Amino acid sequence: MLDHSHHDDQFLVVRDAARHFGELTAFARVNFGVAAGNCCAIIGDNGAGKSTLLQCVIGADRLNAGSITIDGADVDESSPRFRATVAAVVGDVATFAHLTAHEHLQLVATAHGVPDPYAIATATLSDVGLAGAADQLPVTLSSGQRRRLALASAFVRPRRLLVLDEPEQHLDSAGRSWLASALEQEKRMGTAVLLVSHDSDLVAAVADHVVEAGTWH
Ligand SMILES: Nc1ncnc2c1ncn2[C@@H]1O[C@H](COP(=O)(O)OP(=O)(O)OP(=O)(O)O)[C@@H](O)[C@H]1O
Repeated sequence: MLDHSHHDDQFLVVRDAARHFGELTAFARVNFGVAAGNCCAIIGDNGAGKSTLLQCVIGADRLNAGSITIDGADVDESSPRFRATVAAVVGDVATFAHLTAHEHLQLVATAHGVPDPYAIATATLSDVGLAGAADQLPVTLSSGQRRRLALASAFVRPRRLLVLDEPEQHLDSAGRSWLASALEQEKRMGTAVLLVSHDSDLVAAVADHVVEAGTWH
């Protein structure tokens, strides 16, 4: 595995990270970094520990050894600074049954203190190809449309690190092209992107470096 962690300019730094579940090692001796404006893709087999690592990066799980720092600070999901820095789409994103797609995005934008939540919700729905579904409730969306809404919820937040677990899931080919261009745009804005993906086209299109999960054990 390439080791990028020795650079001082890394926004996200993972050092000697390990996570065990009893006898099972999800990953160990993981070292890498992601600089602002760069995308790191983690690839590897099912069960190789990729999602578990992302959970540790976003503070939903904890390492048994090693460290993860974001902009020089330890992971702390309860700190306002962390909330304003890290936007993640991992696993199934929870939705409120009674809120429309547009209202969901307004809610997220409002929660993060974004100016003009109504306007950013409208613009982002259009960006993700959901303008026509703005007034629909989550239950009436297709799985691909739900995935687009989940991604949109990350794009209405302030963020300097974007963490995505298999964002290509459920997307059609137009959706995957949109995703690749959206991630390119994120990089241009200076966001560091950490991506787990099984889509080699997406990885080839957007990743500046690739971490191979299979080499962790
Ligand atoms: N909470 C947990 N308790 C026990 N074992 C767990 C837990 N979470 C994950 N594991 C185990 O850790 C290993 C890594 O799982 P993980 O979901 O991180 O893999 P992955 O690389 O994301 O796989 P996939 O490509 O299928 O999404 C698996 O063997 C899994 O069973």
